[in-house]
Amino acid sequence: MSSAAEFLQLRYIPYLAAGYAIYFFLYRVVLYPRYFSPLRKVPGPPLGNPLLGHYLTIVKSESCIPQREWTKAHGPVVRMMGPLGAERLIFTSPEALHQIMVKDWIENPRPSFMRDVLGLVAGYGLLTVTGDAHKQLRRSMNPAFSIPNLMAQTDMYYEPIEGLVEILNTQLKAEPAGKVFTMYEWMGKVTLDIICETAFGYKTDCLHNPSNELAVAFEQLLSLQDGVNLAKLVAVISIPGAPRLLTSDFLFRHRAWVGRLPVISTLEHLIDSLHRIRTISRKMLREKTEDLSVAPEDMSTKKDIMSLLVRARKAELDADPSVEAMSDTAMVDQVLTFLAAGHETTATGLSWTLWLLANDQESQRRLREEVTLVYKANPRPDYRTLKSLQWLDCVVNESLRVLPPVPTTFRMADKTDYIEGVLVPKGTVLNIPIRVINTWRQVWGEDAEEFRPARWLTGNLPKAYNSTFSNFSFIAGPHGCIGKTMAVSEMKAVLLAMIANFEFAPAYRGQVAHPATAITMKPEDNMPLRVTRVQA
Ligand code: HEM
Repeated sequence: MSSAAEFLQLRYIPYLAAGYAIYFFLYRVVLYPRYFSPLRKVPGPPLGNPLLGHYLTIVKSESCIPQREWTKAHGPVVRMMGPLGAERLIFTSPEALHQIMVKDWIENPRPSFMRDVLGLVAGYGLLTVTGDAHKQLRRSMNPAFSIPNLMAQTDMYYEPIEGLVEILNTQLKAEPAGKVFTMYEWMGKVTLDIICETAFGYKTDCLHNPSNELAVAFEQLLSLQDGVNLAKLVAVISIPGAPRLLTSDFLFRHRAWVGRLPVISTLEHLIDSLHRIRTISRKMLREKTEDLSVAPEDMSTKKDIMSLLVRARKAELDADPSVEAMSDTAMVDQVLTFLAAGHETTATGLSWTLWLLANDQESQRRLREEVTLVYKANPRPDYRTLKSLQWLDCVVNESLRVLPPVPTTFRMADKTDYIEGVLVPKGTVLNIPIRVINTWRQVWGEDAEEFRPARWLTGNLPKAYNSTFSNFSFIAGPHGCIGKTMAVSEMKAVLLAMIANFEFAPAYRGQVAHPATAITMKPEDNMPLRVTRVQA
């Protein structure tokens, strides 16, 4: 080809690019969703801003409130719009949830933006793999979450819990009228101490040592959690290679540059905290592996998740040295997943439970009556005792129902298929709004959004209640939360000690809840509550 012809072709590139941009905007963004999409007849709110759809409404509102309004107005399947004409479907009925999350879970994996965000902050582990790789990984993790192992772990909760009781008691000694504590911070510290011990067998004691490296790194990471930062992060990691770059040593060394960039300067703190968390996790893994080589009999008494994984890997290699066992990096990722997935969720659940009890003094009084006798007999009740307390169970179920720590999740249709009578094209993002599902009026009645623990008492559950799909806080199916039983048991152990020792009330008149719109629905104001000592 002559150089003149080449020149002519190059000249057209900007025109072609501009033509494609105009086509894309006019057809994909404006015309397609309005006139051609097979989803155009699915009910939903007006399409909104063509560039951003309902994106801004969602990130700027309290988590799941727009979705709740839309499903109230349009029914259990709703079409909404993402940015640039991307259609999304909201599904809420048990039939649809069964198909998406249980029956066809492999055809409806987590979308890549969600896997990238979770992989970045919580490690490339159970939260990011799917299909056969997930089945295999989950099989190797299940023993760590078996009931016998959880029973053996329960005692590990109590040192941090007793530390917290002691700290609050000390600070309240000279305060007969009580004092305001930001309870989310304290719940974050106690659950971090507990998960570090149960996941790594590592004592952080960040309750007494607020400058603990891991605690500081997590605090920094969690302070970045809000809808706007999440939206920026999703945009950045959609650039190919960005997720790996963000955890690289190179970017860590040059993070100050990132801090100087407009709009995404907060990434500097993200890179910093992720690097610190990974470094500490690697150190803990190294110590575990050395432990294993020197004291095998001691290791068999260790019940933390990492010891179990290290032992399982060694057994696998001993049986067949040619086997491809999990690498150290993969192992760190697995444990990082438990640390991230198990710490903040439980802290958020506990904070909202205290908030709900602070606003329902009768339920709080009844809970105190139930737990005080148990606590006085033994301040370290075992797994079975925690499970047997009826009102405590009602309170935890109801709190997780009305204010679920993970308020929403997503899947992506990997093949074109009918879901609840709607032909869903391959590539459509499916939104599963957990908070909306949990407060569905057709199941829970007119007071569905209110905290009423008594609805969980035997015989009180509504006729339409479905034990798998009506309270969806831990979702269901092969990706259902592996830590569900552990989280519930841990929440009960913390609440029992809190309610037996302290009374909780709102911090000030007219206080309202501020649930954040992020991966977890943490209280944006860190949940100030007035705490007083229970009179003996
Ligand atoms: C109240 C506390 C908790 C809540 C509300 C919660 C909620 C959830 C939800 C909704 C999912 C599904 C996410 C999705 O696929 O979209 C999930 C998955 C997961 N959770 Fe939890 N979680 C809690 C505590 C824990 C704890 C304590 C651990 C571990 C120590 C844990 C570990 C995990 C893991 C590893 C997954 C991924 C499971 C898989 O895909 O196989 N979670 N959790």
